Amino acid sequence: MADNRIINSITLKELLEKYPFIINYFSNNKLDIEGFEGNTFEEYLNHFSEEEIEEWAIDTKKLIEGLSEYINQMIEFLGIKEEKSVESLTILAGRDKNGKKEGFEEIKINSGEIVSIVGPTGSGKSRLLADIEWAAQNDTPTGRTILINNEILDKKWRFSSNNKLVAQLSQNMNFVMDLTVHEFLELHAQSRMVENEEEVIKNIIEAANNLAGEKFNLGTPITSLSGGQSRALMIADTAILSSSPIVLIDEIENAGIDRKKALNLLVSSDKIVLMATHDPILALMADRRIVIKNGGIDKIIKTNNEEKEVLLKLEKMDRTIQSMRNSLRNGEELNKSILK
Ligand SMILES: Nc1ncnc2c1ncn2[C@@H]1O[C@H](COP(=O)(O)OP(=O)(O)OP(=O)(O)O)[C@@H](O)[C@H]1O
Repeated sequence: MADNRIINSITLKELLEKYPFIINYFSNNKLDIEGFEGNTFEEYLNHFSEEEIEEWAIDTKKLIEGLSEYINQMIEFLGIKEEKSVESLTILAGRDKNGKKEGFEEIKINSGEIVSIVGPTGSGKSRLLADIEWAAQNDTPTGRTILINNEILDKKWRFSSNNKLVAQLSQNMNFVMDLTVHEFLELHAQSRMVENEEEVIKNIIEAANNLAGEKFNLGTPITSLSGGQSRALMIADTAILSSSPIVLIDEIENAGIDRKKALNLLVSSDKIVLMATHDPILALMADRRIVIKNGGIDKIIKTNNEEKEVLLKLEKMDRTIQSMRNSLRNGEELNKSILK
């Protein structure tokens, strides 16, 4: 429920995105907030001069309380269910491919945490992501159970397509639709009922182009995007448009996009991110990594300080490789000086 704390801590723009109906409250109270979208409601109210406050009998405290009450009443009236917030995700142990119990009791992942999943090809990394996506309840081949906020997810949540708890970026992206990038994003924005559609679409394309090598534009047909470009578009789309609190990523390394930027974009909000990867940089960028062996979770390792130092070195090496890649792409010849 909206209380004064929320109202005072987020900007008017965010508030309007969350509760579009409050525009009526502003007009009923003759408050013109234009130009103050980046401020909080309190900041907006405080901008009035003493004369204005007197002339229009502005009572800041009353207006803030009034807004809070208005939001709560409207939520009740409209029957809106506020998005369930996810504070934690817990994996309860199942079995490996031989039916042996996994080497842990439970793993708890809190919001804002990034966890990588490592293990040989075919060991069961994608299976673990699928268990989470499906919110397994001892009903998948691994026998694992997934808890959200320490509880088993009720059926309503589990099988409802609107209440998307999980956003999945999968290995295969088959676009069969005959749409331009703009049409695709527009459809998606409409299905999420965002208010400022064009602005959101512009932000997504900008973020996607920031990740991909060769720029594309809104008029480009989805089907003519390269693998890396469509991956970049999906990542930007998930980060900006999806409100899912849990993001599952299956391999972003092969797409030729800037992995670090992609990850930063995805974790900028308070999401839980799990990513299966064979890439040492991505594996070490996580706070913890789950090691999978023969279908079971073998252990969980916390990324230690020495590894964080290794990561810095690896990133430097990666930049060298990246610049070689760019030179080769641009038809240049390499020389040994780049290795120094
Ligand atoms: N605990 C388990 N019990 C039974 N089958 C399992 C278990 N874990 C994984 N599998 C099965 O093993 C197969 C390979 O697993 P998966 O595709 O998850 O591997 P992966 O680690 O993602 O491989 P890659 O690195 O090649 O993407 C799948 O068919 C999966 O369903």
